[in-house]
Amino acid sequence: MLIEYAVRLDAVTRAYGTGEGRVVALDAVSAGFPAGSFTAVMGPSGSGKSTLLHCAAGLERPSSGRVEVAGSDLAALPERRLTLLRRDRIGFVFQSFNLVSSLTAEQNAGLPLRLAGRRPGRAAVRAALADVGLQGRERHRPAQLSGGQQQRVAIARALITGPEVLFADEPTGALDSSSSRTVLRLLRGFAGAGGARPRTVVMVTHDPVAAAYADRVLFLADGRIADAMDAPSAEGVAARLAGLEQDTAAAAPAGGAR
Ligand SMILES: Nc1ncnc2c1ncn2[C@@H]1O[C@H](COP(=O)(O)OP(=O)(O)OP(=O)(O)O)[C@@H](O)[C@H]1O
Repeated sequence: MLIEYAVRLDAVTRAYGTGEGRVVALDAVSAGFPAGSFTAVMGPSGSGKSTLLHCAAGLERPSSGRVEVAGSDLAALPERRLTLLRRDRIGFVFQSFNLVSSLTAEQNAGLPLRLAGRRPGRAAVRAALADVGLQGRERHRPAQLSGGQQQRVAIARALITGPEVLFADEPTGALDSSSSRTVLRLLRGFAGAGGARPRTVVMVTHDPVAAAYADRVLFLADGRIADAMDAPSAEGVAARLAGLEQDTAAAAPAGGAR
C-alpha cells in the first residue's frame, strides 16, 4: 500500500555557524510522517528535536536537503506562498503558549483569521473554544487562565484555520500532569484520518508519558534518527531514551560541545 505522507524530510541537514564553531544540529535526516498519524519526536537534550520541528514546519530553512509539507516542496515555494502554507495548512503549539496578554481568549483564538484578513465569526471562535473545553472563558485574558487553559486557547488558535498538520514543541512542558493529559487528549483527538483531509500531529516532547499518546516515536541522537517505536508505551520510551542519553553522554568530548 502506498503511504501518503503529510510531512517528508529527505536528507535534511541544518548547521549553525562556521569553522570551529560549526554545529550540525541535523545531519542528513530522512523521515516521513504519514497523513493522519501522531508522531512524537524524542531524544537527549541538544539532539536536534526543535531544529527538526522548525525545518519541517518551514520556520527555518535547512542548509541542505528537502522538506515537503502537504505535497509542497518548501524550498521551491516563494516566501509569500510559504507564508500562506504556514498560515492556512499548518498549526503550531509551543511550550510557552505565546498568547497575546492584552487579548481575551476569544480574540487570541480568532487571531489567525484576523491576520489572514478574515473577520473571525464569533460562532466559529466560540465553537473552537468549546471544542477545547473553554466555554464560559471566552472573555478571560491569559493572566486570568491557568497554564492548561492557556494552552487550550493556543490549541484553539492553532486549529481555527482547519490545518492539516499540527506541530507542537513541548506542548505540555510547562503543565502539571492533569493539564498535560487534557492537552494530549486534544492532540490525540485531532490526529486521524476522519474528516475531509487526514490530520497529522508532530510533537516534540521530553516526557515518555506524553510520547505514549502518539502512534509512533522517532528518536533523535546527535542530529540523526537513532530509532523508531510503534505503539509506544511510556516505560518502553523511557528505557530507550535513557539508553540514548547514556550513549550521548559517553560519546561527548570533555566540555560537552558537539
Ligand atoms: N540558533 C542556533 N545557533 C547555534 N546553534 C544552535 C542554534 N539552535 C540550535 N543550535 C544547536 O543545535 C543543536 C540542536 O539543538 P535543538 O534545539 O534542535 O535540540 P533539542 O533536541 O531540541 O534540545 P532540547 O531538548 O535541549 O530543547 C544543539 O547543539 C544546539 O546548541
